[in-house]
Amino acid sequence: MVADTYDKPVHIAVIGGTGIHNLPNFTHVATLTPTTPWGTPSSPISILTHPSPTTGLPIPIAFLARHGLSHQFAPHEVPARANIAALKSLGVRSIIAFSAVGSLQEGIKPRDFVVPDQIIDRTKGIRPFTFFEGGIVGHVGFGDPFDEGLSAVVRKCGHALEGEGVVLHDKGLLICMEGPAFSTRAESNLYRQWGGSVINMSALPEAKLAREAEVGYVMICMSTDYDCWHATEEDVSVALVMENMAANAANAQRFVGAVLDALSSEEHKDLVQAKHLVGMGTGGISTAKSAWMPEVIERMEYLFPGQFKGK
Ligand SMILES: CSC[C@H]1O[C@H](OP(=O)(O)O)[C@H](O)[C@@H]1O
Ligand SMILES: Nc1ncnc2[nH]cnc12
Repeated sequence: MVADTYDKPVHIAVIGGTGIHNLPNFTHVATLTPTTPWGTPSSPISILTHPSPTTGLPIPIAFLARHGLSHQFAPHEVPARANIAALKSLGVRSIIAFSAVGSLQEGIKPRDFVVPDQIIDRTKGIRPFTFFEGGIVGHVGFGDPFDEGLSAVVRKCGHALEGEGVVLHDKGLLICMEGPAFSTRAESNLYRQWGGSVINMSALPEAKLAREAEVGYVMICMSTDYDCWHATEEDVSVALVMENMAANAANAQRFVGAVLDALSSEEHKDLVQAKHLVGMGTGGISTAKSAWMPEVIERMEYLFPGQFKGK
């Protein structure tokens, strides 16, 4: 019987993208449906457990399907603020996000994995993209958009699976475009000139919102196609994305599982709890306390418990 509440904090979350709708080797203990000041998340949040590699005790993981359980949210419709806020409210401090991406480089072959270290925002400003608005102004640093500590753990796990079917590129420039139509050939070639490695439609505003909420965020990208720039390879299509995703799903699941195992060890406790990000979001708030309206306090308190009410 799966519960509808879970009373312990959950520090790690996986946001599953196209083709990753669950983590089959984990024990499903609860399904939660939180509501946030920014609405409801794109899917119920599953709490899954797996044994800690160091203590053997069950470690909980939160799993959220980015596009919904039936893939009903287009990239520009994903309620990213509700997703990040809901995860944070459960105690989540580290997010492992998964994404199907197009490759912009010959050397990044379909089914290869990439852990990007940089991103260029090509969304068009139509997605709600910040928690800091409507009476509260805040600016966070985003020079390194992906959490370096989490990325190091992910890279190590990926390399450990090399030879077992996983090919991993340690770094990459991710272009996050506005969809839902794929790029034109001219755009694809422009992104290649910019030095782009891979392209998706989902990393933003997700990564920015995680930073504002003081949550560590890393993205594991799996290449599914060569977008539309390649002279001899097939142009991207949903069928091609799904075909490569399905063909490599077992590797993707093993990769994510290995990362969760590694992050569940005592060694990574501080990293997972994002101690290094404490104050990153709240420290960038420029609005005077005397001007905080009650509804602003309510919203901020949801995101940063104990830091706004009565302060
Ligand atoms: C189905 S192809 C385009 C779609 O795939 C990627 O989704 P996700 O990042 O959630 O894996 C890409 O970003 C687009 O949303
Ligand atoms: N070529 C592509 N462009 C944007 N998002 C993608 N997701 C998978 N392939 C993609």
